[in-house]
Amino acid sequence: MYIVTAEEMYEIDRYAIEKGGIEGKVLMENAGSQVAQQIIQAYNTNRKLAIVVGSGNNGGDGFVIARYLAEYGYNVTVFQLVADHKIKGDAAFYKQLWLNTSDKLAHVTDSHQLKQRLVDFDMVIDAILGIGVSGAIREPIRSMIDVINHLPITKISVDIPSGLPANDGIEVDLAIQADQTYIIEAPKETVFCEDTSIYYGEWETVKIGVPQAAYFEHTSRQRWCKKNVRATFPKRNKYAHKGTNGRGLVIGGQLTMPGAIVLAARAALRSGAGLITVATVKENLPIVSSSCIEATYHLLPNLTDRLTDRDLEAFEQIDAIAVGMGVGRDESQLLSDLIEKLDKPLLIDADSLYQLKPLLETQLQHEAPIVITPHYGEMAMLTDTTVPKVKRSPFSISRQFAEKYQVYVVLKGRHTVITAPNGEQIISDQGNAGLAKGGTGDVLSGILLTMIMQHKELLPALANGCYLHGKSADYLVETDHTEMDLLATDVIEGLSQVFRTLS
Ligand SMILES: NC(=O)C1=CN([C@@H]2O[C@H](COP(=O)(O)OP(=O)(O)OC[C@H]3O[C@@H](n4cnc5c(N)ncnc54)[C@H](O)[C@@H]3O)[C@@H](O)[C@H]2O)[C@H](O)CC1
Ligand SMILES: [K+]
Repeated sequence: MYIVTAEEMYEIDRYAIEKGGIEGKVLMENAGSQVAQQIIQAYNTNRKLAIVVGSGNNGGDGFVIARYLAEYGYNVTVFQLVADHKIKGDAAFYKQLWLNTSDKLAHVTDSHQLKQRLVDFDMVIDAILGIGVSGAIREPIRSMIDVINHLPITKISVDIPSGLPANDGIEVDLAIQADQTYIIEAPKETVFCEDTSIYYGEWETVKIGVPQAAYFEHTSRQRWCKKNVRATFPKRNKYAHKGTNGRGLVIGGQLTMPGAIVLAARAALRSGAGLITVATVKENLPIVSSSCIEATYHLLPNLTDRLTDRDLEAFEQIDAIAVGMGVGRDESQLLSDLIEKLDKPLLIDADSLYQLKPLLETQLQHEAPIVITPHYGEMAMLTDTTVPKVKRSPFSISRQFAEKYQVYVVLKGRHTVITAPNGEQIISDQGNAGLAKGGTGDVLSGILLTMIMQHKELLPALANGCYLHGKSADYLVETDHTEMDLLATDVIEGLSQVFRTLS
Protein backbone atom coordinates (compact mmCIF):
# COMPACT_ATOMS: atom_id res chain seq x y z
CA MET A 1 0.00 0.00 0.00
CA TYR A 2 1.44 3.35 -1.06
CA ILE A 3 1.47 6.41 1.18
CA VAL A 4 1.32 9.86 -0.39
CA THR A 5 1.81 13.55 0.15
CA ALA A 6 -0.80 15.96 -1.24
CA GLU A 7 1.49 16.92 -4.14
CA GLU A 8 2.05 13.27 -5.03
CA MET A 9 -1.70 12.59 -4.92
CA TYR A 10 -2.34 15.43 -7.37
CA GLU A 11 0.41 14.07 -9.68
CA ILE A 12 -1.08 10.58 -9.43
CA ASP A 13 -4.50 12.01 -10.28
CA ARG A 14 -3.05 13.84 -13.27
CA TYR A 15 -1.40 10.64 -14.44
CA ALA A 16 -4.72 8.77 -14.19
CA ILE A 17 -6.42 11.48 -16.24
CA GLU A 18 -3.71 12.21 -18.85
CA LYS A 19 -2.02 8.84 -19.31
CA GLY A 20 -4.74 6.53 -18.02
CA GLY A 21 -7.43 8.39 -19.97
CA ILE A 22 -9.88 8.37 -17.04
CA GLU A 23 -11.82 11.62 -16.84
CA GLY A 24 -11.67 13.62 -13.60
CA LYS A 25 -15.46 13.38 -13.38
CA VAL A 26 -15.23 9.60 -13.47
CA LEU A 27 -12.69 9.66 -10.63
CA MET A 28 -15.02 11.81 -8.56
CA GLU A 29 -18.02 9.59 -9.32
CA ASN A 30 -15.95 6.56 -8.30
CA ALA A 31 -14.72 8.28 -5.13
CA GLY A 32 -18.26 9.21 -4.03
CA SER A 33 -19.83 5.89 -4.96
CA GLN A 34 -17.11 3.89 -3.20
CA VAL A 35 -17.40 5.92 0.00
CA ALA A 36 -21.19 5.55 -0.18
CA GLN A 37 -20.82 1.77 -0.52
CA GLN A 38 -18.74 1.68 2.65
CA ILE A 39 -21.32 3.73 4.53
CA ILE A 40 -24.14 1.48 3.28
CA GLN A 41 -22.28 -1.57 4.58
CA ALA A 42 -21.49 -0.05 7.97
CA TYR A 43 -24.55 2.04 8.94
CA ASN A 44 -28.27 1.24 8.68
CA THR A 45 -30.71 3.35 6.69
CA ASN A 46 -32.60 4.61 9.75
CA ARG A 47 -29.96 7.25 10.20
CA LYS A 48 -30.63 10.86 9.38
CA LEU A 49 -27.55 12.04 7.53
CA ALA A 50 -26.09 15.50 7.08
CA ILE A 51 -23.44 15.92 4.42
CA VAL A 52 -21.45 19.12 4.88
CA VAL A 53 -19.70 20.31 1.73
CA GLY A 54 -17.04 22.94 1.06
CA SER A 55 -15.83 24.59 -2.12
CA GLY A 56 -13.33 22.07 -3.53
CA ASN A 57 -13.44 18.61 -5.02
CA ASN A 58 -13.82 17.11 -1.55
CA GLY A 59 -17.20 18.85 -1.54
CA GLY A 60 -17.79 17.34 -5.01
CA ASP A 61 -17.29 13.89 -3.51
CA GLY A 62 -19.88 14.88 -0.90
CA PHE A 63 -22.54 15.58 -3.57
CA VAL A 64 -21.88 12.18 -5.19
CA ILE A 65 -22.15 10.43 -1.81
CA ALA A 66 -25.45 12.24 -1.16
CA ARG A 67 -26.92 10.96 -4.42
CA TYR A 68 -25.94 7.33 -3.83
CA LEU A 69 -27.10 7.28 -0.22
CA ALA A 70 -30.43 8.92 -1.08
CA GLU A 71 -30.96 6.36 -3.87
CA TYR A 72 -30.33 3.65 -1.32
CA GLY A 73 -33.01 5.00 1.01
CA TYR A 74 -31.14 7.13 3.54
CA ASN A 75 -32.62 10.43 4.64
CA VAL A 76 -29.91 12.80 3.37
CA THR A 77 -29.56 16.59 3.51
CA VAL A 78 -26.61 18.44 2.01
CA PHE A 79 -25.39 21.55 3.83
CA GLN A 80 -23.40 23.80 1.57
CA LEU A 81 -21.03 25.88 3.70
CA VAL A 82 -19.75 28.21 0.96
CA ALA A 83 -21.28 30.63 -1.54
CA ASP A 84 -22.66 29.19 -4.81
CA HIS A 85 -20.03 30.80 -7.04
CA LYS A 86 -17.25 29.00 -5.17
CA ILE A 87 -18.44 25.59 -6.32
CA LYS A 88 -16.93 24.98 -9.74
CA GLY A 89 -15.95 22.33 -12.27
CA ASP A 90 -16.74 18.70 -11.48
CA ALA A 91 -18.06 19.63 -8.03
CA ALA A 92 -20.61 21.99 -9.66
CA PHE A 93 -21.59 19.22 -12.09
CA TYR A 94 -22.35 16.82 -9.24
CA LYS A 95 -24.14 19.51 -7.28
CA GLN A 96 -26.46 19.88 -10.26
CA LEU A 97 -27.01 16.11 -10.43
CA TRP A 98 -28.00 16.21 -6.76
CA LEU A 99 -30.42 19.09 -7.40
CA ASN A 100 -31.95 17.22 -10.36
CA THR A 101 -33.27 14.59 -7.99
CA SER A 102 -33.46 16.25 -4.58
CA ASP A 103 -34.45 19.54 -3.03
CA LYS A 104 -32.52 18.84 0.16
CA LEU A 105 -29.77 21.39 -0.20
CA ALA A 106 -29.39 23.97 2.56
CA HIS A 107 -27.07 26.95 2.40
CA VAL A 108 -25.47 27.64 5.75
CA THR A 109 -23.05 30.47 6.13
CA ASP A 110 -22.43 30.80 9.84
CA SER A 111 -21.60 28.39 12.60
CA HIS A 112 -24.61 29.24 14.86
CA GLN A 113 -26.96 28.39 12.06
CA LEU A 114 -25.07 25.17 11.42
CA LYS A 115 -25.31 24.19 15.07
CA GLN A 116 -29.07 24.71 15.10
CA ARG A 117 -29.59 22.80 11.87
CA LEU A 118 -27.46 19.80 12.80
CA VAL A 119 -29.10 19.00 16.16
CA ASP A 120 -31.70 16.77 14.46
CA PHE A 121 -29.14 14.55 12.72
CA ASP A 122 -27.56 11.23 13.75
CA MET A 123 -24.52 11.41 11.57
CA VAL A 124 -22.47 14.00 9.73
CA ILE A 125 -20.41 13.27 6.63
CA ASP A 126 -17.55 15.71 6.41
CA ALA A 127 -16.72 16.79 2.85
CA ILE A 128 -15.66 20.33 3.74
CA LEU A 129 -11.94 20.29 3.02
CA GLY A 130 -9.76 17.64 1.41
CA ILE A 131 -6.07 17.58 0.61
CA GLY A 132 -6.28 21.08 -0.87
CA VAL A 133 -6.32 22.75 2.55
CA SER A 134 -3.61 25.32 3.09
CA GLY A 135 -2.67 27.61 5.95
CA ALA A 136 -4.70 28.33 9.06
CA ILE A 137 -8.38 27.46 8.74
CA ARG A 138 -10.34 30.57 7.81
CA GLU A 139 -13.70 31.71 9.18
CA PRO A 140 -16.48 30.72 9.00
CA ILE A 141 -15.19 27.19 8.26
CA ARG A 142 -13.08 27.35 11.38
CA SER A 143 -16.04 27.82 13.76
CA MET A 144 -18.08 25.32 11.77
CA ILE A 145 -15.45 22.61 12.31
CA ASP A 146 -15.50 23.45 15.99
CA VAL A 147 -19.32 23.16 16.09
CA ILE A 148 -19.21 19.76 14.36
CA ASN A 149 -16.53 18.49 16.74
CA HIS A 150 -18.78 19.31 19.69
CA LEU A 151 -21.83 17.46 18.34
CA PRO A 152 -22.45 14.12 20.05
CA ILE A 153 -23.06 12.33 16.72
CA THR A 154 -21.05 10.03 14.45
CA LYS A 155 -18.59 11.89 12.23
CA ILE A 156 -17.38 10.40 8.99
CA SER A 157 -14.69 12.19 7.00
CA VAL A 158 -14.20 11.88 3.28
CA ASP A 159 -10.55 11.43 2.27
CA ILE A 160 -9.13 13.34 5.24
CA PRO A 161 -10.62 14.95 8.35
CA SER A 162 -11.30 18.52 7.23
CA GLY A 163 -8.60 20.94 8.29
CA LEU A 164 -5.91 18.30 8.69
CA PRO A 165 -2.94 18.59 6.32
CA ALA A 166 -1.99 15.56 4.23
CA ASN A 167 1.76 16.07 4.66
CA ASP A 168 3.83 15.68 7.79
CA GLY A 169 5.63 18.62 9.38
CA ILE A 170 2.69 21.01 9.68
CA GLU A 171 1.35 21.96 13.08
CA VAL A 172 -2.36 21.16 13.25
CA ASP A 173 -4.51 24.21 13.64
CA LEU A 174 -8.00 22.74 13.89
CA ALA A 175 -9.51 19.67 12.26
CA ILE A 176 -12.55 17.43 12.38
CA GLN A 177 -12.12 14.68 14.93
CA ALA A 178 -13.56 11.84 12.87
CA ASP A 179 -14.89 8.51 14.09
CA GLN A 180 -14.22 7.04 10.68
CA THR A 181 -12.37 8.27 7.61
CA TYR A 182 -12.77 6.81 4.14
CA ILE A 183 -9.52 7.71 2.44
CA ILE A 184 -9.55 8.12 -1.33
CA GLU A 185 -7.01 5.81 -3.00
CA ALA A 186 -3.96 6.09 -0.71
CA PRO A 187 -3.29 7.04 2.92
CA LYS A 188 -1.67 10.41 3.37
CA GLU A 189 1.45 10.91 5.51
CA THR A 190 -0.50 12.27 8.49
CA VAL A 191 -2.25 8.91 8.93
CA PHE A 192 1.07 7.67 10.33
CA CYS A 193 2.18 10.63 12.47
CA GLU A 194 1.64 10.38 16.19
CA ASP A 195 -0.12 13.74 16.67
CA THR A 196 -2.39 13.47 13.65
CA SER A 197 -3.36 9.81 13.29
CA ILE A 198 -5.91 10.33 16.09
CA TYR A 199 -8.00 12.70 13.91
CA TYR A 200 -8.75 9.94 11.39
CA GLY A 201 -10.50 7.63 13.87
CA GLU A 202 -10.84 4.25 12.17
CA TRP A 203 -9.74 4.47 8.57
CA GLU A 204 -10.04 2.55 5.36
CA THR A 205 -9.05 3.28 1.80
CA VAL A 206 -11.39 3.14 -1.18
CA LYS A 207 -10.10 2.56 -4.69
CA ILE A 208 -11.33 4.76 -7.52
CA GLY A 209 -9.58 3.26 -10.55
CA VAL A 210 -6.18 4.95 -10.55
CA PRO A 211 -3.62 2.77 -12.40
CA GLN A 212 -0.85 1.28 -10.21
CA ALA A 213 1.75 2.65 -12.64
CA ALA A 214 0.88 6.15 -11.42
CA TYR A 215 2.15 5.20 -7.97
CA PHE A 216 5.38 3.65 -9.27
CA GLU A 217 6.15 6.92 -10.99
CA HIS A 218 5.13 9.39 -8.33
CA THR A 219 5.72 7.98 -4.88
CA SER A 220 8.46 6.08 -3.09
CA ARG A 221 6.74 5.44 0.22
CA GLN A 222 4.81 2.32 1.19
CA ARG A 223 3.26 0.51 4.10
CA TRP A 224 4.75 -2.93 4.73
CA CYS A 225 2.27 -5.79 5.02
CA LYS A 226 2.46 -9.57 5.29
CA LYS A 227 2.25 -9.79 1.49
CA ASN A 228 5.46 -7.73 1.20
CA VAL A 229 7.20 -9.83 3.82
CA ARG A 230 6.26 -13.04 2.03
CA ALA A 231 7.50 -11.68 -1.28
CA THR A 232 10.89 -10.61 0.04
CA PHE A 233 11.74 -12.96 2.90
CA PRO A 234 14.68 -15.21 1.94
CA LYS A 235 14.01 -18.93 1.90
CA ARG A 236 16.27 -20.96 4.16
CA ASN A 237 18.54 -23.07 2.03
CA LYS A 238 18.22 -26.80 2.76
CA TYR A 239 21.98 -27.19 2.45
CA ALA A 240 22.80 -24.14 4.56
CA HIS A 241 25.35 -24.36 7.35
CA LYS A 242 25.98 -21.96 10.18
CA GLY A 243 28.43 -19.95 8.09
CA THR A 244 25.90 -19.30 5.34
CA ASN A 245 23.20 -18.00 7.70
CA GLY A 246 25.31 -15.04 8.75
CA ARG A 247 28.04 -14.46 11.29
CA GLY A 248 27.03 -11.45 13.32
CA LEU A 249 28.82 -9.40 15.94
CA VAL A 250 27.03 -7.50 18.71
CA ILE A 251 29.08 -5.03 20.76
CA GLY A 252 27.83 -3.67 24.06
CA GLY A 253 26.76 -4.54 27.59
CA GLN A 254 28.96 -2.42 29.83
CA LEU A 255 29.12 -3.10 33.57
CA THR A 256 25.72 -1.66 34.48
CA MET A 257 23.88 -2.89 31.40
CA PRO A 258 24.63 -6.55 30.68
CA GLY A 259 21.00 -7.29 29.78
CA ALA A 260 20.98 -5.10 26.68
CA ILE A 261 23.54 -7.19 24.85
CA VAL A 262 21.97 -10.47 25.95
CA LEU A 263 18.67 -9.36 24.45
CA ALA A 264 20.29 -8.33 21.18
CA ALA A 265 22.33 -11.55 20.88
CA ARG A 266 19.41 -13.82 21.70
CA ALA A 267 17.10 -11.96 19.33
CA ALA A 268 19.68 -12.25 16.53
CA LEU A 269 19.97 -16.00 17.10
CA ARG A 270 16.22 -16.55 17.42
CA SER A 271 15.66 -14.74 14.16
CA GLY A 272 17.94 -17.14 12.34
CA ALA A 273 21.58 -15.98 12.47
CA GLY A 274 24.13 -18.78 11.99
CA LEU A 275 26.65 -17.49 14.50
CA ILE A 276 26.63 -14.61 16.92
CA THR A 277 29.70 -13.27 18.66
CA VAL A 278 29.19 -10.99 21.64
CA ALA A 279 31.94 -8.46 22.26
CA THR A 280 31.64 -7.24 25.83
CA VAL A 281 33.65 -6.47 28.97
CA LYS A 282 35.34 -9.29 30.91
CA GLU A 283 33.47 -8.58 34.15
CA ASN A 284 30.13 -9.27 32.51
CA LEU A 285 31.16 -12.49 30.80
CA PRO A 286 29.69 -14.86 33.45
CA ILE A 287 26.24 -13.28 33.42
CA VAL A 288 26.08 -12.65 29.71
CA SER A 289 27.40 -16.03 28.63
CA SER A 290 25.15 -17.93 31.01
CA SER A 291 22.14 -16.09 29.58
CA CYS A 292 23.11 -16.83 26.00
CA ILE A 293 25.04 -20.06 25.74
CA GLU A 294 24.67 -20.33 21.96
CA ALA A 295 26.87 -17.28 21.31
CA THR A 296 30.66 -17.04 21.26
CA TYR A 297 32.48 -14.27 23.11
CA HIS A 298 35.15 -11.70 22.43
CA LEU A 299 36.43 -9.79 25.43
CA LEU A 300 37.22 -6.09 25.37
CA PRO A 301 38.85 -4.12 28.21
CA ASN A 302 36.14 -1.47 27.80
CA LEU A 303 33.65 -0.39 25.15
CA THR A 304 35.15 2.92 24.07
CA ASP A 305 38.89 2.36 23.42
CA ARG A 306 40.46 1.90 20.01
CA LEU A 307 40.22 -1.61 18.58
CA THR A 308 43.54 -3.51 18.59
CA ASP A 309 44.91 -5.38 15.58
CA ARG A 310 43.84 -8.56 17.32
CA ASP A 311 40.25 -7.29 17.57
CA LEU A 312 40.23 -6.17 13.96
CA GLU A 313 41.59 -9.50 12.80
CA ALA A 314 38.95 -11.40 14.76
CA PHE A 315 36.17 -9.19 13.38
CA GLU A 316 37.28 -9.77 9.77
CA GLN A 317 35.29 -13.04 9.76
CA ILE A 318 32.09 -11.18 10.59
CA ASP A 319 29.29 -10.41 8.07
CA ALA A 320 27.62 -7.53 9.94
CA ILE A 321 27.91 -5.66 13.22
CA ALA A 322 25.46 -4.09 15.69
CA VAL A 323 26.82 -1.69 18.29
CA GLY A 324 25.40 0.48 21.05
CA MET A 325 23.18 -1.68 23.25
CA GLY A 326 24.41 -0.72 26.72
CA VAL A 327 27.75 0.85 25.78
CA GLY A 328 27.35 4.11 27.71
CA ARG A 329 27.56 7.55 26.14
CA ASP A 330 31.25 8.41 26.60
CA GLU A 331 33.17 9.47 23.53
CA SER A 332 34.11 6.34 21.60
CA GLN A 333 37.23 5.58 19.59
CA LEU A 334 35.79 2.11 19.18
CA LEU A 335 32.88 3.46 17.13
CA SER A 336 35.24 5.50 14.92
CA ASP A 337 37.28 2.35 14.30
CA LEU A 338 34.19 0.33 13.42
CA ILE A 339 33.28 2.99 10.88
CA GLU A 340 36.74 3.61 9.44
CA LYS A 341 38.60 0.33 9.75
CA LEU A 342 36.01 -2.39 9.24
CA ASP A 343 34.07 -2.32 6.04
CA LYS A 344 31.07 -4.29 7.27
CA PRO A 345 27.38 -3.37 7.36
CA LEU A 346 27.08 -1.53 10.66
CA LEU A 347 23.94 -1.02 12.75
CA ILE A 348 24.28 1.79 15.27
CA ASP A 349 21.76 1.86 18.11
CA ALA A 350 21.07 3.38 21.53
CA ASP A 351 24.12 4.89 23.29
CA SER A 352 26.26 4.68 20.16
CA LEU A 353 23.91 7.15 18.49
CA TYR A 354 25.14 9.73 21.01
CA GLN A 355 28.71 8.75 20.16
CA LEU A 356 27.90 9.04 16.46
CA LYS A 357 26.72 12.65 16.78
CA PRO A 358 30.19 14.32 16.86
CA LEU A 359 31.39 12.01 14.06
CA LEU A 360 28.70 13.34 11.71
CA GLU A 361 30.61 16.58 11.27
CA THR A 362 33.31 14.77 9.31
CA GLN A 363 32.21 12.61 6.41
CA LEU A 364 31.51 9.01 7.44
CA GLN A 365 34.24 6.92 5.77
CA HIS A 366 32.40 3.65 5.42
CA GLU A 367 31.78 1.85 2.15
CA ALA A 368 29.38 -0.77 3.50
CA PRO A 369 25.93 0.43 4.60
CA ILE A 370 25.31 2.11 7.95
CA VAL A 371 21.93 1.69 9.64
CA ILE A 372 20.86 3.87 12.54
CA THR A 373 17.90 2.92 14.75
CA PRO A 374 16.90 5.97 16.81
CA HIS A 375 13.70 6.53 18.73
CA TYR A 376 12.22 10.05 18.65
CA GLY A 377 14.44 11.36 21.46
CA GLU A 378 17.60 10.06 19.82
CA MET A 379 16.53 11.44 16.44
CA ALA A 380 15.89 14.85 18.02
CA MET A 381 19.41 14.71 19.50
CA LEU A 382 20.97 13.73 16.16
CA THR A 383 19.21 16.47 14.24
CA ASP A 384 19.39 19.22 16.89
CA THR A 385 15.65 19.52 17.13
CA THR A 386 12.90 18.69 19.62
CA VAL A 387 10.88 15.53 20.14
CA PRO A 388 7.57 17.25 19.20
CA LYS A 389 9.13 18.29 15.88
CA VAL A 390 10.33 14.75 15.15
CA LYS A 391 6.86 13.43 16.02
CA ARG A 392 5.32 15.93 13.64
CA SER A 393 7.76 15.26 10.79
CA PRO A 394 8.93 11.63 10.95
CA PHE A 395 8.94 11.29 7.16
CA SER A 396 10.72 14.50 6.26
CA ILE A 397 13.27 14.47 9.09
CA SER A 398 14.20 10.84 8.37
CA ARG A 399 14.48 11.51 4.66
CA GLN A 400 16.67 14.58 5.08
CA PHE A 401 18.99 12.72 7.44
CA ALA A 402 19.24 9.57 5.31
CA GLU A 403 19.97 11.56 2.17
CA LYS A 404 22.44 13.92 3.81
CA TYR A 405 24.56 11.25 5.52
CA GLN A 406 23.82 8.40 3.09
CA VAL A 407 22.67 6.06 5.84
CA TYR A 408 19.59 3.92 6.44
CA VAL A 409 17.35 5.29 9.18
CA VAL A 410 14.93 3.20 11.23
CA LEU A 411 12.95 5.81 13.20
CA LYS A 412 11.21 3.78 15.89
CA GLY A 413 7.73 4.65 17.09
CA ARG A 414 4.13 3.43 16.97
CA HIS A 415 4.59 3.74 13.22
CA THR A 416 8.22 2.99 12.45
CA VAL A 417 9.56 4.89 9.44
CA ILE A 418 12.39 3.17 7.57
CA THR A 419 14.31 5.28 5.06
CA ALA A 420 17.00 4.36 2.52
CA PRO A 421 19.80 6.76 1.50
CA ASN A 422 17.92 7.44 -1.76
CA GLY A 423 14.86 8.64 0.19
CA GLU A 424 12.72 5.56 -0.39
CA GLN A 425 10.54 4.90 2.68
CA ILE A 426 8.63 2.06 4.32
CA ILE A 427 6.19 2.27 7.23
CA SER A 428 5.97 -0.62 9.60
CA ASP A 429 2.91 -0.27 11.79
CA GLN A 430 2.77 -3.63 13.49
CA GLY A 431 3.21 -3.84 17.25
CA ASN A 432 1.39 -2.48 20.29
CA ALA A 433 1.84 -0.49 23.47
CA GLY A 434 3.38 -3.54 25.18
CA LEU A 435 6.56 -2.70 23.29
CA ALA A 436 6.91 0.58 25.17
CA LYS A 437 9.34 -0.97 27.64
CA GLY A 438 13.10 -1.13 28.22
CA GLY A 439 14.89 -3.77 26.19
CA THR A 440 12.56 -4.00 23.20
CA GLY A 441 14.88 -1.76 21.17
CA ASP A 442 17.80 -4.10 21.91
CA VAL A 443 15.68 -7.00 20.66
CA LEU A 444 14.90 -5.09 17.47
CA SER A 445 18.61 -4.43 16.87
CA GLY A 446 19.36 -8.14 17.16
CA ILE A 447 16.59 -9.06 14.73
CA LEU A 448 17.69 -6.38 12.27
CA LEU A 449 21.29 -7.59 12.42
CA THR A 450 20.19 -11.02 11.27
CA MET A 451 17.93 -9.61 8.57
CA ILE A 452 20.80 -7.45 7.25
CA MET A 453 22.97 -10.56 6.93
CA GLN A 454 20.34 -12.66 5.23
CA HIS A 455 18.75 -10.33 2.69
CA LYS A 456 20.32 -9.09 -0.53
CA GLU A 457 18.59 -5.72 -0.29
CA LEU A 458 18.71 -3.65 2.82
CA LEU A 459 15.41 -1.75 2.79
CA PRO A 460 13.24 -4.90 2.74
CA ALA A 461 15.63 -6.47 5.25
CA LEU A 462 14.93 -3.68 7.73
CA ALA A 463 11.21 -3.67 6.99
CA ASN A 464 11.00 -7.42 7.53
CA GLY A 465 12.89 -7.11 10.81
CA CYS A 466 10.48 -4.46 12.07
CA TYR A 467 7.57 -6.62 10.95
CA LEU A 468 8.86 -9.66 12.89
CA HIS A 469 9.38 -7.57 16.01
CA GLY A 470 5.95 -5.91 15.91
CA LYS A 471 4.07 -9.05 14.90
CA SER A 472 5.69 -11.05 17.68
CA ALA A 473 4.37 -8.50 20.20
CA ASP A 474 0.93 -8.58 18.56
CA TYR A 475 0.79 -12.35 18.64
CA LEU A 476 1.82 -12.44 22.31
CA VAL A 477 -0.79 -9.87 23.32
CA GLU A 478 -3.46 -11.85 21.47
CA THR A 479 -2.47 -15.08 23.25
CA ASP A 480 -0.56 -15.45 26.55
CA HIS A 481 0.29 -11.85 27.44
CA THR A 482 -1.15 -8.35 27.71
CA GLU A 483 0.24 -4.93 26.85
CA MET A 484 0.95 -4.52 30.58
CA ASP A 485 3.08 -7.57 31.26
CA LEU A 486 4.83 -8.10 27.91
CA LEU A 487 8.63 -8.17 28.32
CA ALA A 488 11.42 -7.80 25.80
CA THR A 489 12.42 -11.43 26.35
CA ASP A 490 8.86 -12.51 25.46
CA VAL A 491 9.20 -10.73 22.12
CA ILE A 492 12.19 -12.97 21.34
CA GLU A 493 10.18 -16.08 22.20
CA GLY A 494 7.20 -14.92 20.11
CA LEU A 495 9.29 -14.90 16.94
CA SER A 496 8.76 -18.63 16.33
CA GLN A 497 5.05 -18.07 15.94
CA VAL A 498 5.56 -15.24 13.45
CA PHE A 499 7.94 -17.38 11.37
CA ARG A 500 5.28 -20.08 11.28
CA THR A 501 2.80 -17.65 9.70
CA LEU A 502 5.29 -16.80 6.95
CA SER A 503 5.90 -20.28 5.60
N1 LIG B 1 -7.58 10.78 -6.72
C1 LIG B 1 -8.10 11.48 -5.80
O1 LIG B 1 -7.59 11.48 -4.70
C2 LIG B 1 -9.30 12.28 -6.03
C3 LIG B 1 -9.72 13.11 -5.03
N2 LIG B 1 -10.80 13.86 -5.08
C4 LIG B 1 -11.15 14.69 -3.96
O2 LIG B 1 -10.62 15.97 -4.16
C5 LIG B 1 -10.04 16.47 -3.00
C6 LIG B 1 -9.05 17.54 -3.31
O3 LIG B 1 -9.74 18.55 -3.98
P1 LIG B 1 -9.27 20.08 -4.08
O4 LIG B 1 -10.33 20.79 -4.80
O5 LIG B 1 -7.92 20.12 -4.65
O6 LIG B 1 -9.14 20.52 -2.59
P2 LIG B 1 -10.23 20.64 -1.40
O7 LIG B 1 -11.44 19.89 -1.64
O8 LIG B 1 -9.46 20.34 -0.18
O9 LIG B 1 -10.64 22.17 -1.40
C7 LIG B 1 -9.73 23.22 -1.45
C8 LIG B 1 -10.48 24.52 -1.28
O10 LIG B 1 -10.76 24.70 0.09
C9 LIG B 1 -10.55 26.04 0.46
N3 LIG B 1 -9.50 26.13 1.50
C10 LIG B 1 -8.21 25.76 1.40
N4 LIG B 1 -7.56 26.01 2.54
C11 LIG B 1 -8.43 26.58 3.38
C12 LIG B 1 -8.34 27.10 4.69
N5 LIG B 1 -7.19 27.07 5.37
N6 LIG B 1 -9.43 27.62 5.27
C13 LIG B 1 -10.61 27.64 4.62
N7 LIG B 1 -10.78 27.19 3.34
C14 LIG B 1 -9.69 26.67 2.73
C15 LIG B 1 -10.15 26.80 -0.76
O11 LIG B 1 -11.26 27.41 -1.31
C16 LIG B 1 -9.64 25.74 -1.70
O12 LIG B 1 -9.83 26.04 -3.03
C17 LIG B 1 -9.49 15.25 -2.34
O13 LIG B 1 -9.24 15.42 -0.97
C18 LIG B 1 -10.58 14.24 -2.63
O14 LIG B 1 -11.60 14.30 -1.64
C19 LIG B 1 -11.62 13.86 -6.29
O15 LIG B 1 -12.92 13.60 -5.98
C20 LIG B 1 -11.30 12.81 -7.33
C21 LIG B 1 -10.04 12.18 -7.31
K1 LIG C 1 -12.93 15.97 4.45
